[in-house]
Amino acid sequence: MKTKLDNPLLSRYDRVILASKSPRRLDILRDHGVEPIVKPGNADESLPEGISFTDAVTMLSERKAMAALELPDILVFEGKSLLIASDTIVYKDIIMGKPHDNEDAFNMLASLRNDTHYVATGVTLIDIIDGVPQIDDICSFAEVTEIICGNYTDEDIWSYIKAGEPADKAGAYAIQGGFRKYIREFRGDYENVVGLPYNRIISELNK
Ligand SMILES: Cc1cn([C@H]2C[C@H](O)[C@@H](COP(=O)(O)OP(=O)(O)OP(=O)(O)O)O2)c(=O)[nH]c1=O
Repeated sequence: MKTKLDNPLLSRYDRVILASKSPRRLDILRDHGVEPIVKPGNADESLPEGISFTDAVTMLSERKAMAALELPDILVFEGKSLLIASDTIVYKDIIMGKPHDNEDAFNMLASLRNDTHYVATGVTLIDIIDGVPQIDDICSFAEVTEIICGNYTDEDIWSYIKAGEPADKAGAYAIQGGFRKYIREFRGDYENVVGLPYNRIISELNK
């Protein structure tokens, strides 16, 4: 029988706080046996001109973590908590977040066709001990997965958009959903594409 001690997060922390409203991130933690408390903050997601895609996701994950620390009651806890915040973007020539509308989604998906692009997820981890965030000990990183898309027609794109999946996904697609059939190959961590590189989080905590 598996116990709390077998889980690298639950053996170290009394609670895990997920600073995200993404159901995918929650599912990934649950798949690994972690039931976090969910506390999304309200972070500014604008980016400075010319920033690299890896710096962008790292910066946004830090902002999301800091915004969550502002939430009422988040620090009211005796024991050790781990706060996890993250941000995912798609990069091919430009940084692609979530599409603003259907036309934006179409342009993103058309630009990814038959070519290689990158998905980066930035993660910020903050220990909170007896209500005190260990700000001098923050861990932030970006994990990158390479994706090679196959061919698809404009009609394929429109029917995918009409099915409703692109709206809340970076790059306007979900590898875990209907877009999987258009992905020829990926190199790197799959969960990173879905929004949370769990294995990298564990290896960073082990350092
Ligand atoms: C590329 C890709 C992204 N995504 C999702 C993961 C993220 O939820 C979303 C990118 O948006 P984010 O801004 O990273 O996150 P979010 O707004 O969903 O949640 P929060 O800011 O509260 O943490 O795209 C997939 O689900 N599948 C994919 O294949």
